[in-house]
Amino acid sequence: MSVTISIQDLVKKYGDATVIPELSVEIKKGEFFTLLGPSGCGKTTLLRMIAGFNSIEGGTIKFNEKTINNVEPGKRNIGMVFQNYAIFPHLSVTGNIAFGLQNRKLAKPDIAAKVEDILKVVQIEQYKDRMPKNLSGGQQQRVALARAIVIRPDVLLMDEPLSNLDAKLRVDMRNAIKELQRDVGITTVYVTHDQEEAMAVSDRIAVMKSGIIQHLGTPQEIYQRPANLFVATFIGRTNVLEAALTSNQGTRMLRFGEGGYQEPVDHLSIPGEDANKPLLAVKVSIRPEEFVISEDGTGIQAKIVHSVFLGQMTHYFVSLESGQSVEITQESTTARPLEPNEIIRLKVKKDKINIYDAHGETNYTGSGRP
Ligand SMILES: Nc1ncnc2c1ncn2[C@@H]1O[C@H](COP(=O)(O)OP(=O)(O)OP(=O)(O)O)[C@@H](O)[C@H]1O
Repeated sequence: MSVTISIQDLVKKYGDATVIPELSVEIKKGEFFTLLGPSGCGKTTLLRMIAGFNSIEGGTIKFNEKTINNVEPGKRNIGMVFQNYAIFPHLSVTGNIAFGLQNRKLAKPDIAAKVEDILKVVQIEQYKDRMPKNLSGGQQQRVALARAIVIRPDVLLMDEPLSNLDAKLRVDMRNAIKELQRDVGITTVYVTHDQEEAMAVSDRIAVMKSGIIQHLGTPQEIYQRPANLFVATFIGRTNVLEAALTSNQGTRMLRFGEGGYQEPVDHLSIPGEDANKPLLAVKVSIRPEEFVISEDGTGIQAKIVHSVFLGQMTHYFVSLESGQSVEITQESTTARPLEPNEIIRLKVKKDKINIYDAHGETNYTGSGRP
């Protein structure tokens, strides 16, 4: 059975240091939920609190209606997968997977049937009699995964399970994990600092900084409408430009530089906007693909520094008039790529870019703040 995890006002302290201040979130039944953030933001700490390996200094964690703050880890019915596999070196693949079932005192034929089933699900049937030392990293991680889910846990917790694998295997394994999770439907909490991995596997992502959820949303929401500038720069690549919002005969304009390129922007929502103060400094997050090379001689002036041809797309590194370096991507064409020192003009895809207050804390373009 899969459960809803309700976390309310959760506090974690190590001595006097508060690592998680009053965090609240509800993880839905059957959801693939990812904690994503830079090193030290508290992802593992939160995961360990759900597992029962860390003390709780305030608030509650519930599995469905049941508060589990004081339930021992062994009684929470969770499966866990870590980055270092943690499978038993002295047991075969079958022995490793059967271990949890034997502990639960299931009958032998029952254990054999369940192990057989799960070996198929994670696609390691042919290695069932091998010892761990004779398996590759990816195969060992499949054993760890099988061992975690064979007990039919209510919750599956995974902490950077792919970080010891090489790049290709990471992609293969993340697809396998996602497929498996979808099939078995266990509420899953996944920790990673790899934003691409998070986007590929998650139903929803909580982006954390300093123990605080900065943005909670689907991969698409987080990429397209990041709640603040931290999230915008942490997820994917982006360029941050200074600009101003001005008013031109009742139309709100986004203007880059004094007397420079401007675009009408009528889709913004600006809390506490002061109509008497028509000029507002903003920060604009523009992803490389949100620039358009202008054909009509208007736009922000820029000089090509160098280009990288990547097949379908070409990356250009350009220098703006202000001296700022900016990265843009354009679909490759059969025409020659732009050469270093060529002068171009850039416009922005105004419905896609994100416009923030001067501190980068509020997204005027709309956001999915928790
Ligand atoms: N046992 C501990 N005692 C004191 N401080 C700790 C302890 N464990 C973690 N911390 C601190 O708590 C903060 C959060 O650590 P945590 O391991 O949860 O971060 P993380 O986001 O998982 O980072 P990483 O991606 O590097 O694993 C860090 O500042 C860390 O130094």
